Amino acid sequence: MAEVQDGMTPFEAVTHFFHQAADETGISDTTRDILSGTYREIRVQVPIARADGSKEVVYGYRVQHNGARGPYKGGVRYHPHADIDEVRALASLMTWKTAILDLPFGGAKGGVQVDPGGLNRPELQALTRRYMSQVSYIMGTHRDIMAPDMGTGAQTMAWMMDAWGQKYGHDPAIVTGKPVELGGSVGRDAATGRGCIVVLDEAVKDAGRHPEDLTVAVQGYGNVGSWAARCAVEQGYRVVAVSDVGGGIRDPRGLDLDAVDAHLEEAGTVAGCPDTEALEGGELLTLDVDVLIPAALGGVITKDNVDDVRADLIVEAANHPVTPAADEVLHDRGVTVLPDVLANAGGVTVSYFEWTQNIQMFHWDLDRVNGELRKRMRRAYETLRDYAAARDGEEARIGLRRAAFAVGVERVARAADLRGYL
Ligand SMILES: NC(=O)C1=CN([C@@H]2O[C@H](COP(=O)(O)OP(=O)(O)OC[C@H]3O[C@@H](n4cnc5c(N)ncnc54)[C@H](O)[C@@H]3O)[C@@H](O)[C@H]2O)C=CC1
Ligand SMILES: O=C(O)CCC(=O)C(=O)O
Repeated sequence: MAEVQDGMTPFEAVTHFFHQAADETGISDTTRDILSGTYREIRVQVPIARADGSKEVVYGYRVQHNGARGPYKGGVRYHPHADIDEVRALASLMTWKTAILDLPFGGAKGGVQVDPGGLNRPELQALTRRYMSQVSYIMGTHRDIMAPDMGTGAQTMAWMMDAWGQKYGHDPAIVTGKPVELGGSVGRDAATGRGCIVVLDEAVKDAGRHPEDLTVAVQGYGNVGSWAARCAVEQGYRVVAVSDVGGGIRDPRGLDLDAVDAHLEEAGTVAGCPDTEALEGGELLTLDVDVLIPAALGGVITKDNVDDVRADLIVEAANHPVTPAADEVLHDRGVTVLPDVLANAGGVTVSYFEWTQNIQMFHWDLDRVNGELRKRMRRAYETLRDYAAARDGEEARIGLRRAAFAVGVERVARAADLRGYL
């Protein structure tokens, strides 16, 4: 089940941020009602035939939050906590994220409530095909497009694309984040982590600081966390700690990421990487570092541990890693939080590039993908920074999260209005 943190479920937490920011805008009560709910939700039974002959049924979801700005877009998560509330929260975040990046998409998310680590490859393939087939009635290249999230990846998207093709005819644009050999975009695998570091660089520059002087800790060393760490090192930051579900490691001199990757490949976890110190449980979040990058689950910084967080820059690579109660504490302390709807939007931005490449049957090279990604991430950061600066009073700063949701809400409300949705 999705976890309740600081008295709120994930969807309640995201909706709290929505209402807080909606107060900044002049939207009507009816628009507020519409945008705080979801357009369509489906729950499907997904039977799994296990290799040992047993049978199991798990549940899958697809939630379409808002489609005013274009086709629904968002990843699919395989995780035991991916219930309807969690998926609603993630779908809502996608609506604001695509609007903030000015992508022609709405917001959606999928989830299957399962531990993918407990399934072998044929079982995962069968589960993926069945899930895609069950939700396919509401999917479509110009209706709703899947992508990877936690517990899923390029291989999952390849199976989804194939399952869709068998039913409706081949169409690579039905999913993004596919293997490059099947029409995926170069640079999509790194895009979310790379985008995090692009906006971090901008915030660091605005603060008159320099990457070479800053230490970084990354929680979660999967697709997003490992690329964020790698791109941070490329930009001159010192990555001193990383962790995954198996444990954490630290080296104050800066981790050798090639050695970490080699150990991960062999051991299946970063924990125990030679020549590093071991970290206990949630210790990584409270290390004495300059930059903290949560890149795993939501709700990891709460009112119970926020007073121990020492970083003064937080990059939300994960979706909703900070609860509203903890966010308020960080805001009052003057900690800069680069919110999820900005920081991790590099993934969906390159998904947009992949979708357009598929529709045009034309491939971009990596320089073009990364150049366009940087341009869009910087533009979004500057928009939010300037929005916040224009509204900061002597007593109160609104902060980047409130600015981000306000900009997103204004754009979505305007599109809904222009369409005559009401
Ligand atoms: N994949 C993408 O393009 C995007 C992902 N995100 C968000 O980024 C986060 C990570 O997603 P991915 O990297 O795709 O997932 P992934 O499945 O590739 O990696 C997840 C990582 O988190 C680790 N992890 C899980 N529980 C943990 C715990 N309790 N403590 C420490 N580490 C833990 C796992 O061991 C793994 O290293 C999620 O919140 C996701 O919603 C956001 C935007 C796009
Ligand atoms: O690439 C995409 O379409 C969606 C990525 C995603 O699920 C997210 O940004 O949380």
